Amino acid sequence: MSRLRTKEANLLSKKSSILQPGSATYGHFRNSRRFNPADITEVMHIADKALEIAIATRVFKDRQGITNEELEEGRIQQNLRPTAIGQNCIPLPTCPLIPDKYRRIDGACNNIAHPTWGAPFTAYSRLLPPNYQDGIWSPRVSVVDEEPLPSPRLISTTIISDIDSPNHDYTLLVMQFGQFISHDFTQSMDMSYANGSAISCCDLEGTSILPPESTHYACMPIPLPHEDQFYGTFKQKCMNFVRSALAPSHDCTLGYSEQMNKLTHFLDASSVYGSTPEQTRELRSFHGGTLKVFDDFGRELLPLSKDPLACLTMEQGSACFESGDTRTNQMVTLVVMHTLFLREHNRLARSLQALNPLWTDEKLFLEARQILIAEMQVIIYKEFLPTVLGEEAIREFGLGLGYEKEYSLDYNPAINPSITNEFATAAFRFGHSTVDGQLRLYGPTKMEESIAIPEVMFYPSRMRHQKFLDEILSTLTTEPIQDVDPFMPEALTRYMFRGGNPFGVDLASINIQRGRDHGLRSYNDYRELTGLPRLKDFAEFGPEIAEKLYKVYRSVDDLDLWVGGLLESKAPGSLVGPTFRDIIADQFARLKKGDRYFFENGPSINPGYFSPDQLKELRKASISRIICDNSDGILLSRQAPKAFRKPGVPGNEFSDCNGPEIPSLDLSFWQA
Ligand code: HEM
Ligand SMILES: [Ca+2]
Repeated sequence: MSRLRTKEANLLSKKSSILQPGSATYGHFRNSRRFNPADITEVMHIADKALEIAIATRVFKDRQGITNEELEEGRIQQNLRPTAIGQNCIPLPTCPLIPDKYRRIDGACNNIAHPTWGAPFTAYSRLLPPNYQDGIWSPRVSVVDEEPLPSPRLISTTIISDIDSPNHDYTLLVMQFGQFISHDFTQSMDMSYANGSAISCCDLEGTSILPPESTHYACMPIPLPHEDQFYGTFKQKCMNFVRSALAPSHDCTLGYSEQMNKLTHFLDASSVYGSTPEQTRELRSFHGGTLKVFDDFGRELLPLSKDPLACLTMEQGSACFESGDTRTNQMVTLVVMHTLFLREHNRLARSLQALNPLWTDEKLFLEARQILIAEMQVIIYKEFLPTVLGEEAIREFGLGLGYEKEYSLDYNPAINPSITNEFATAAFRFGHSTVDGQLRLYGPTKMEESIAIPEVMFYPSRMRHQKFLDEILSTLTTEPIQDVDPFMPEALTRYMFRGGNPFGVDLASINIQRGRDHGLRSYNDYRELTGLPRLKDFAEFGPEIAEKLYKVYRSVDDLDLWVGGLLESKAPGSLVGPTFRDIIADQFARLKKGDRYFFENGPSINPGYFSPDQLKELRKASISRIICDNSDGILLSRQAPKAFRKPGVPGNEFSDCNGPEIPSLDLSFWQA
């Protein structure tokens, strides 16, 4: 460890080993990082401790002659707590004897027997043990000869192309809501220097990978092939990639490395409120239970960020926002989602105050938060998941909500709610294929503007135009989503986070590399886990795809999970193939059944249970209602009741926001 530290200190003195603001790859770093020194120190402190445990595991493995298989099977049951290195494990929170009425901001103490489950800065769980070359942290290698796997960029250019493939049954809102909720439950972070500087693994010009003596231990740069038709034009040979921060295992034992989730794993609107009490404090106004806003001539927007590096520019007239999640400014449509839910919180707080004038700021905040979380859970389980997974998966995995006033009996304290690595690092990234590279804005008769999305990445200033929020909401609720397939816009595979540069970074390459960084096994192992026969031949994906796959992969057992998942044909009634479907359904089952505070749980489970009358109201929540209640009402007064589905067709006609088709929740049941 001290050798690593000495080298790190040396690298810090070399300009080429530190990533400089301004490049596209800095945008990628910006994406995973909060520019708050306390936050960085906390993350890197825990990550360092986990790295020490990884090094201890290496020493122990060598001394005791432990095999990779033994590591994979988790057979070293060496409890570290009584040893010196035990201080490196996650400290156990002290939980009150009687559980809190409201879920804690940091998610801890939800499960009495496992109080760290679901808390931020803890490890992802896994569906299958990882595949690391050394059993501990080195990335997976080919099954053919233990040589490195093909370059992610070669896979990306061979398999992924930019073809328009709209799915007219669903709206683009499914994509944007999907990204928004993913920021509630998962954020891994690139490792950084202890002072928060970003690590660079390529030379300053991107024309070569840094030599080993100049390379940080967290580097895993993506080599760009000679013949790359795009990056070749710019003489680029290296795309920066820094490995994710690690976290100690929950059970405090030696073993393979686990990556850290920076957020509360639960569905608790932590993207609105933050995942730590400090973040929440920064976001609250401490008046009437509301959250802080930026009042832009009467329109409530998210509070402005004070961090000069959070967006591309902070010039006069621009805007850059703060919320409970650090990725908010990444896409302007994501800012729109955050704005809707911020406004919803404040709307609820004000309504509750009108009903209960004696309630304190604290009480109003907690009650509004509790209602908002429930609304979000209803929208996810009642509207979003049936769209993405199909009714069959909803039944099979028990994801359906109860009716009217009934409580759920699904809570099971043996279920670990933690986000699985396979879900965060591959399956839920299906969404990257659903992104449209253009945001088309329509006037009353014709399209008025088409915005290329790289123009609005980390540049959300349009939010300040009076009509923009309504315009973009109408785009999101009427434009079709892109289908889940091996197609992605060049906006994501060539130009992501380009800022003012001629080229950006490739999200497809990054997804593939991240899977290897996190030790995900090859696609076939998960296919088998979900009950499908192992793939014997790429021909099963059809001759055209098979030919491409054989060009890059030397064995079917090398195929990366994210790639294999995108290539599958859709499961019945689902937007995704069966492997992704099952990984996603499993995750949402954990988030429902392993969360004591899930809104449907009754008094025997949930100390903050809703009354039967309140439950009945909450179950009316819909994403259309959220839009109706929180848009600016300039252009939007009519809305299709099922906003994730094609609008203007029988059963989903445009309806008046004040009409019965889009029911409102009667908050009078919250009058004390
Ligand atoms: C404009 C749209 C989007 C952009 C620019 C974007 C960009 C990114 C980036 C840069 C990362 C980090 C990659 C890494 O370093 O490993 C990421 C991660 C991720 N994205 Fe997206 N994304 C978009 C939309 C979506 C959608 C629609 C979904 C799901 C429906 C989604 C789900 C995820 C998930 C689950 C992760 C992993 C987060 C983590 O665990 O750190 N993204 N995305
Ligand atoms: Ca959360």
